[in-house]
Amino acid sequence: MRMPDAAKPPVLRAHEIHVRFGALHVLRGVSFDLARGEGAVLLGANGCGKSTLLRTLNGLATVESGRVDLNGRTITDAPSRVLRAARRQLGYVFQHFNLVPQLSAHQNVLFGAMGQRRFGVLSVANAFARTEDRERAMQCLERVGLADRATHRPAELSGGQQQRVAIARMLMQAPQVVIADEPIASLDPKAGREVLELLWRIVEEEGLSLLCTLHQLDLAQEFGKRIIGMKAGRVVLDAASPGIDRADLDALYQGAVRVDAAPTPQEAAA
Ligand SMILES: Nc1ncnc2c1ncn2[C@@H]1O[C@H](COP(=O)(O)OP(=O)(O)OP(=O)(O)O)[C@@H](O)[C@H]1O
Repeated sequence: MRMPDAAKPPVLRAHEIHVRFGALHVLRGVSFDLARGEGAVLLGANGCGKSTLLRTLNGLATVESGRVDLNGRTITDAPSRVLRAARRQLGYVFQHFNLVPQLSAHQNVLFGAMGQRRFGVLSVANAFARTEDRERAMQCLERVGLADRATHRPAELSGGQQQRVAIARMLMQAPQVVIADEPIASLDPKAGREVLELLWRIVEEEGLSLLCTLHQLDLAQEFGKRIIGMKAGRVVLDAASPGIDRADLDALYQGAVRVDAAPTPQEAAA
C-alpha cells in the first residue's frame, strides 16, 4: 500500500460522531482520519456500531453531533447536491455483492458509471450506454479477471466471481474512498483470500483509500497496515498493524462489546 501523504489533508475525517437511535446511544464520539492511499481494517464485535459508522460516512445515518468531512468538505447535514457529489467519491463493496440479478456482469459494472451520467439508470442501460462507458466496463472486468464472463448473470457466477464483479463496478465508479463492508463474509476461505488480494491490489494500483470491515483477525493483520478497533460505540484501538499485540485484538471481542448491552450496575448508577 502506498504511504499516506502526510502533507495533504485526510481524504476522510470522522470527527466526534454521536449517533442515537431513540434511547440507544450507538456511536459515542467516534473520530478517525483516513489519508489518501491509506488502507485500514475496521474491527469490532457484532453490535458494536460498525455498520452505523459506515452508514454515517455517506450521510445515511442521522448524526446527533460531530461531523464527517470528505476532502476537507463537511458532508454531515450538507445540502443534497453536496451529498450526491460526496457519494460519487465513496465506492462500496458489500458482503452480499448487491448485484442486479437480471443483468449481466458487464451491465452490472456499467451501473458503476450511473452517478457520473446525467440520466442515471437510462444512461447505463445497454441501449443507451455510451461506447466509452461500455468499453471501460469491459476494461474493469478485465482488471478483475472476468472479461470472459461478461455476459453471465450473477446466478451463473460463483460467490468469489460475483464479488469480483462488484469490485469492477466500484472501479467503474472511480471513487476516492472505498468502503468494504465484510466483503468476504459470504465466501469460503480460499475465495475470500483471493477477493481480499484483488481488492487490496486494485486499491493500491489506483491510489485509493480503503476502510474494510473484517471478522478474521489473521487477515486483518495481514492486509491492514492500520487497524481501527471499535467496542461498544467507541474507537478503542487505532494503530499500525505490525505493532499490535494479538491480545489487543482479542480484547475487542471480550466484555461489553455491544452498544445495546445492559449497563453495568456502576454505569447505571452514574
Ligand atoms: N436504524 C436503526 N434503528 C434502531 N436501532 C438500530 C438501527 N441501526 C442499528 N441499530 C442498533 O444499533 C446497534 C449497533 O448496530 P450496528 O449494525 O451498527 O452494529 P455492527 O457493529 O455493524 O454489528 P454487525 O457486525 O452485527 O453488523 C444494534 O443494537 C442495532 O440493533
